[in-house]
Amino acid sequence: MAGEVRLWKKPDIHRKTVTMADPTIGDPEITFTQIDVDLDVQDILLAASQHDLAKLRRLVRTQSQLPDAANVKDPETGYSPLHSAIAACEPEANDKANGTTSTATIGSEILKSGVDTVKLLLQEGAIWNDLDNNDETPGCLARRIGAMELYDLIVDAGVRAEMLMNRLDGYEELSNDEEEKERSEDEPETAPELVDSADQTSTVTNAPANPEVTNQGYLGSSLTIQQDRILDSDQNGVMMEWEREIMRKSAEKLLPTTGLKVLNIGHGMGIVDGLLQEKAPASHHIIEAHADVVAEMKRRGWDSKPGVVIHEGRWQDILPALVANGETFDAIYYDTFAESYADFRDFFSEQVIGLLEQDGKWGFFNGMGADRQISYDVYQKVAEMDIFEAGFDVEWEDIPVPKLEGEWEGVRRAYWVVDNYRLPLCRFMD
Ligand SMILES: C[S@@+](CC[C@H](N)C(=O)[O-])C[C@H]1O[C@@H](n2cnc3c(N)ncnc32)[C@H](O)[C@@H]1O
Repeated sequence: MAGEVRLWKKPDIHRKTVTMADPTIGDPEITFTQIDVDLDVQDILLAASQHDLAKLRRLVRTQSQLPDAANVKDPETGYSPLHSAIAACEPEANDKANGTTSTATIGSEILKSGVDTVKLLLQEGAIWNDLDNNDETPGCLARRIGAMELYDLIVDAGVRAEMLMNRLDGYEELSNDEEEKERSEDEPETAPELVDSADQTSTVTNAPANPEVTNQGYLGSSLTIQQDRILDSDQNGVMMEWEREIMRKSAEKLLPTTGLKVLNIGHGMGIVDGLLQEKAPASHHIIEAHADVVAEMKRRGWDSKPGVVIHEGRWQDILPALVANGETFDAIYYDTFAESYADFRDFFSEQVIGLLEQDGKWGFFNGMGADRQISYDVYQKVAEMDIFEAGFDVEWEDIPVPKLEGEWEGVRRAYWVVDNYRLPLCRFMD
C-alpha cells in the first residue's frame, strides 16, 4: 500500500525468546529448546525496515552495545540493515506467495524514505556488498524489486569504497618504500571502515577477475586447448567461443580500415587476432605469456602470417622494450587472464601513453565483475574514472549477450552472468 512502510518481519519481533524445534534432540516435533534473540540486532533491523531515521540514528550511533551496529545481521535471512531498508520497499505482490512476479510499482513515499534510510546507513559505515543468505547484496535486492534509485545509491557507495581501496593500495606501496609517515598523515579517517567492509564481502578491486587464480599460478599450469574453449588445469575458463561476437565488434571498432598497425595482448584462442588479420594490418604484434598458447599459435602458423610479430612473455616485461624501441600503434587491445585490476590499471596508466598513436584507439575485454550485475556496474564506473585520470576518453556500447546456460558444462565457474556486454573504446582526451 502506497505510503506505508511494510515490515520485513513479523511484528512480534521483540520477543526475548522463541521456541524452535531442535533436530539434534530426539523427535523435532516434540522436543523444543529456547534460544535467545539478540534484541539490539532486531531493534536495528526493525528500525531500518520501518525507515525510522531518528530511531535508527540513535541505535546505530549511541545506544547499541554492538561494535559494528550498521552491519548487524539477521541470523535467519542474513539481512543487514541495508537489506532490511531495501526489502521494505518491495511492492506488495498479491501473488508473491504463489511465486509469480509482481508488476506493482514502488510508492513514491516509501521510495523516498528508503532513499533517506539507505543514505543514513551508508554514512554510518554500512557495507555496500554484504551478502544475505540468498546470496544477494543489498544492491542485488534493490535491482530485483525494481528500486533503481536505491540500486544507484549502492552502486555509488561501491564505487567510493573501491576507489578508496585503490588509493590505499597506492599508500601501501609508498609505505613499503619507507614512507610510512606520509601514509598515516594522508589517510582519510573513514578509510579503515570501508576497507574492512569490502574485505568481508564478495568483490575486491585488486583481486584477479577470478579470485581463485593468480597470473603466476595460471602461467605455470598446463592448459586444455579445445575447439571451443581453453581451460586451465583447474577447469577455469580462460577463453570461450561464445565471446566471438564481442571480439568481432571490438576488432571492427579498433581497426576500421586496412593497413593500420595493431598490438594485441593475450592471444588465447586467436579469435580477435583472426579478426584483426582480416583487416590486413600493416603490422600486427601479439604478446602471449603462456607457453602452451604460444606452442599452439606456432602449430597453427601464426608466426608466418603477414605482418605478424609474436612476443613471447608477459606484457609487463615486453612493453617497456617496445616503448624504448619507439614502436607505436593505431590500435591496442588488452585481454589477458588471471590478472588483477591493479595490473590492468598499470597497463593503461603507464604503458598505453608510450605506445598509442595520437589519434589511435585502445580497448579491453570488459569482464570485470561480470558474475554479478552490481559488481559489473561498479567496476565500469571505477575503470571509467581511472581511465579518465590516465588521460583517455571512453565510449561504451551495449551488446546483448545470449543466454549462456549450456556453455558452462565442464567449466569450474560461470564467469559471465550479466545480460549486456559493455564494449569500451578509448582514445586520448582532446
Ligand atoms: C582470454 S585469453 C585472450 C583471448 C583472445 N582475446 C581471443 O580472442 O581468443 C587471455 C590470454 O592472455 C594470456 N595472458 C595472461 N596473462 C598474460 C600476461 N601477463 N601477458 C601476456 N599474455 C597474458 C593468456 O595466456 C591467454 O592466452
